[in-house]
Amino acid sequence: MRDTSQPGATCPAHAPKDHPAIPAQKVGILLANLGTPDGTDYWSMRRYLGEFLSDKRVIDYPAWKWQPLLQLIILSKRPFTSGAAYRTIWNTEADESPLMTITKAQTAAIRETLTDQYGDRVMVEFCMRYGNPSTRSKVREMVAAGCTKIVFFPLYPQYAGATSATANDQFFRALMQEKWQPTARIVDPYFEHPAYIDALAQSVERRYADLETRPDILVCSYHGVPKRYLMEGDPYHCQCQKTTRLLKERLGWADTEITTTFQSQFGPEDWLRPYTVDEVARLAREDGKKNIAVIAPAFSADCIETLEEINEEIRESFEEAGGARFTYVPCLNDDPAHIAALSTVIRENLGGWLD
Ligand SMILES: C=CC1=C(C)c2cc3[nH]c(cc4nc(cc5[nH]c(cc1n2)c(C)c5CCC(=O)O)C(CCC(=O)O)=C4C)c(C)c3C=C
Ligand SMILES: [Fe+2]
Ligand SMILES: [Fe+2]
Repeated sequence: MRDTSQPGATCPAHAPKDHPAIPAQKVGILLANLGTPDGTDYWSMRRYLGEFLSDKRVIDYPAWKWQPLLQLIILSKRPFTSGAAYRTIWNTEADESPLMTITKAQTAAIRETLTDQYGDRVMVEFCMRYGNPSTRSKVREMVAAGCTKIVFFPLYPQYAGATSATANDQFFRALMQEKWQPTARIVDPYFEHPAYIDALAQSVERRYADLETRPDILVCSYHGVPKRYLMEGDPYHCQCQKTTRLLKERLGWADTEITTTFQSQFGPEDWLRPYTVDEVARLAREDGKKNIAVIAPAFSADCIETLEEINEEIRESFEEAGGARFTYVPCLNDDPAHIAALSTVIRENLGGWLD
């Protein structure tokens, strides 16, 4: 009997001329990040923010209440203010946002690492939850290229409904469109993975080694979510606290040398506290911490929230409160230790698939 599982083989039940050749079977590694606008103009920003802020996993108000407010008020103003903020950090050479540039670099580096080990049996791509390239288009591309198995990897170290879960939802929706659905695995949050903690610690040590005077405290600023989400069971807050503790332990520091804060609150609800923007001012004014460093462990890549919010707005709040030295520790981006950590997490999720 002919073995039809071989690449290029045809099934004996069909005349060979009618039968498409079976492509080589591959494992797809699909990295996922949040998404970013295609441009900084009003309509690009409106499209991006409209899709993002209409997601029930991000803002869970009933549509009849939220959509009129979103469409008529928020989306008539925010595309201008956010567009202006994006213009201050835009990668003008490539005409794309830093999040896009960095995600491309991370994907290329992980692809190189994994193809060195597995050859063309793996296919590594990235997709975005909002905007381009869409999750659907990348799942389609992987299936068409012969991926019968996919490892889906949301690039958020800490799980949040507003990020990891909605990325997974979109992946499941994409799978639902496939006639011959690949087998799928979802990578767990990696907030406590030793390789991730080690990459964070190395980045702090490297940054500190460049400084004339050691900062009084390292502020770990995580993206916030409404406090209600925590009360309803979202593990994000606890995972952030644990990342900070493990980082502190890995660095061998005292409790007083590191702290956890939350940034980017949006709308009228109470969000996770303390708010970074207030806490850095309080540290300068009340605790006499005039020399601080800030790191953003929830972001796998620098983006508007780090380059503009932390390095511009939050820095300004600290300096206005009397702070003297503000050091931003960049995200892990395509740092080799980060690429090695992410590749390790992927390998752990390939168990049995490429043996
Ligand atoms: C309105 C509610 C929001 C929640 C909840 C939220 C959670 C959340 N977001 C990230 C990571 C990123 N957010 C980014 C941008 C961004 N986030 C919100 C709102 C919420 N985020 C808005 C409106 C925006 C757009 C920018 C702006 O208008 O202020 C980005 C950056 C994208 C980029 O292009 O650079 C990231 C990354 C996490 C990790 C998180 C919860 C854990
Ligand atoms: Fe956000
Ligand atoms: Fe907690």
